[in-house]
Amino acid sequence: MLIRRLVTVRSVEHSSYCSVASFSTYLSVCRRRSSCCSSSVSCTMSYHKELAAAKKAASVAARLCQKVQTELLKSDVQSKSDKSPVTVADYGSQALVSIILQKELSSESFSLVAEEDSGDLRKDDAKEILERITKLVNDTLSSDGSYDFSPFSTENILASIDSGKSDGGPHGRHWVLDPIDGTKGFVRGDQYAIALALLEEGKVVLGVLACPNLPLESIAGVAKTSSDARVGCLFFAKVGSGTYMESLGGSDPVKVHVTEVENPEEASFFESFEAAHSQRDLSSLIAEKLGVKAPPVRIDSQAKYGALSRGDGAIYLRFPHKGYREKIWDHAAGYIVVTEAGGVASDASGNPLDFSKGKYLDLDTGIIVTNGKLMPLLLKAVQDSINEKTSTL
Ligand SMILES: Nc1ncnc2c1ncn2[C@@H]1O[C@H](COP(=O)(O)OS(=O)(=O)O)[C@@H](OP(=O)(O)O)[C@H]1O
Ligand SMILES: [Mg+2]
Ligand SMILES: [Mg+2]
Ligand SMILES: [Mg+2]
Repeated sequence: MLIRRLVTVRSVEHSSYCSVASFSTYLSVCRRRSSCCSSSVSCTMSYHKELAAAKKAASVAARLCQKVQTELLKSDVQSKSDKSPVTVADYGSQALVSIILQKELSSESFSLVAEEDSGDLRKDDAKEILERITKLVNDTLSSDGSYDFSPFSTENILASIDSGKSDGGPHGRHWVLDPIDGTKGFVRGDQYAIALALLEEGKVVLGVLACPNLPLESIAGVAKTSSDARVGCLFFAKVGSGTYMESLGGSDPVKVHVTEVENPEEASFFESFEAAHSQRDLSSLIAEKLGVKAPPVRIDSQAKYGALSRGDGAIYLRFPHKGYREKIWDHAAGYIVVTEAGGVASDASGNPLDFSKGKYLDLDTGIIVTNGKLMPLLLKAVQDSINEKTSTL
């Protein structure tokens, strides 16, 4: 028997997540308000069923990833043709999300644009790793206990990974999945995210970001997370309904909001942890022009969007090296999480991000994200910095 978990997203007007000290207070405020709240978001908005399915899929996949991360052995890392490390967790997470979405939304046609495919896993030397992934998926589903199912075979797992071969585009519904965003962070034992979004007619209408290693408290000004910090955040957003965060371990959701900082001198900015992923000289020029005083906060993956959505920092700068093409699964979930929290995201020319063009984002130069008040200043600093950098080449 399929047990569907009803996930009620309670409307918690005017509450926002601000600081270390206030998180527990917010949880209790939420509990108090939600118990007397007669109109829940879920009653009035569409995509309720899809959001519940996405939260379920990302949370279960996060459990699989956590298990693998703690047991990570060198032999789990395969080399793909692009030399990026791909672990059993990337494939396992993609298979699980695909299986759970299809179980939860069984009456609907299913289109998934996802990062991984089964090509490498179908090779003769991948038999052992495929068996390991299959066992991981079966064990994770079985310990979750929500579904009655006969164990999946290796062929089932390959098929579920390959159900992510859709190209997306401007028409219809497409799920967009990065089964582990920030694989390098994952392998290092740092930040990563399971990032799942839904596109409808080319627009992102919902997104879920599971960040198993992100502290529940703000990371603003924290150089290193203490070992007893509570970690594991699930961010979720639906178009027109705001952004919420709850603990991956289970808690009432709290509404989050980007920072209201207006003075760039008080702003801090996020960028990729991996130096190879961004032009750091350009980011530091932009920060200098803006008058940002704080050093960059470098964390892996779309956890940056999640942290930004709750005001841990004010700006995200992403300027890949020339020739790199951004993929929609690296931004779709993060984009709606931050924009529904009051953030603004654009390319370096101020154009909105367009998720309707297929697997790739068609961008000018880079991606910038901040609040509405800082965006005009940021955009000017970005354009001046790009011009200056180009003229000195
Ligand atoms: N050269 C280059 N430039 C820019 N971006 C790249 C590049 N190579 C990879 N990627 C993509 O970056 C994704 C990881 O996100 P971040 O760059 O934010 O995090 S990190 O610093 O790599 O940890 C990462 O996502 P995952 O592959 O899902 O980990 C990549 O899609
Ligand atoms: Mg990614
Ligand atoms: Mg990935
Ligand atoms: Mg990758």
